[in-house]
Amino acid sequence: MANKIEGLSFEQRQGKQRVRVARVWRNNDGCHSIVEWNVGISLLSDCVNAYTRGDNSDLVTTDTMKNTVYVKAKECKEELSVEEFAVRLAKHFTSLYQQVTTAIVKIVEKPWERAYVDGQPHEHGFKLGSEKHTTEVIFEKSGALRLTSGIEGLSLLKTTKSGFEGFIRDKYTALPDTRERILATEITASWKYQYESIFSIPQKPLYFTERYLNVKKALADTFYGPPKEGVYSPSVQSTLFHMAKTVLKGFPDIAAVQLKMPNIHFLPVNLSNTDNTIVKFEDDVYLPTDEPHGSIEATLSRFWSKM
Ligand SMILES: O=c1[nH]c(=O)c2[nH]c(=O)[nH]c2[nH]1
Repeated sequence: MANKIEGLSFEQRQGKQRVRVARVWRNNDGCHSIVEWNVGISLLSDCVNAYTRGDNSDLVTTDTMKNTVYVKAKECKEELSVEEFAVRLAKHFTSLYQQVTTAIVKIVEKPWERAYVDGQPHEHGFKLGSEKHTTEVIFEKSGALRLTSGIEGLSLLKTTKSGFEGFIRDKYTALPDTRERILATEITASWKYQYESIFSIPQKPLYFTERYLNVKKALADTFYGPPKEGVYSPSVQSTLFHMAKTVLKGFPDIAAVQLKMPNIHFLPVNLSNTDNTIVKFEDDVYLPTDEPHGSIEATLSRFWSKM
């Protein structure tokens, strides 16, 4: 929202970032659950006088925003998805404060997973997993909603059924064609739900948590292919496209999906001195590198939707 001030255009927002909160639910059966969230809040509001006149009377303090995270976490009497919590927060800011026109809430969930002891789920023991569940909610006073979920740091690798050949070859090209290499990536994914108002959001408890787990599974299953024979990948680009298509085909309430898939190279190791070969590469010894890495990103959307 731009304001016109003294013939100039002015845009502003304020919020609180990196508000960390953990919430434990102690169920009657003795089983506990926990979530740990890192919350970022950004409010668009009519408070230009704070900038231009030193008049703070329209400001929601960022300290209040931080406190609100703890109040709302306290109010959640039942376990809920990170998306649902973000929606509740965003709704709170736009409905309580006349000045606030839009709330943008981003949350990263730390992957605490239930521990298993002797094959049994532990009632109150947890272990940190790897990839993180993320969400972004943009909620307007009018009721308009944009809901995005995602995954950060999903590291996948396969030791075969990957190649890269037939690319542009010129005097700068050193890369040989191959039909046998390791394919490794650390995926950042985000997907936009089609829900455009809070009234259209499914009310089923933990709906978005289940969706997150299913999207993650669909991405990984498509990357690997079936357990015995796998599936051949002619490029990261092709695998990325298949993964994105699987998400849109499998989940009708997802309108668009963005995938960032760095190509993390595993270089063949060949070592020799002037007399001898020390190590001859036979698809067995690799040098893993993350610097430099290929960067391959794409967004696939249904026709009517944007990310
Ligand atoms: O799957 C790949 N895509 C590329 O665009 C690329 N570029 C490169 O050097 N190796 C690869 N691999």
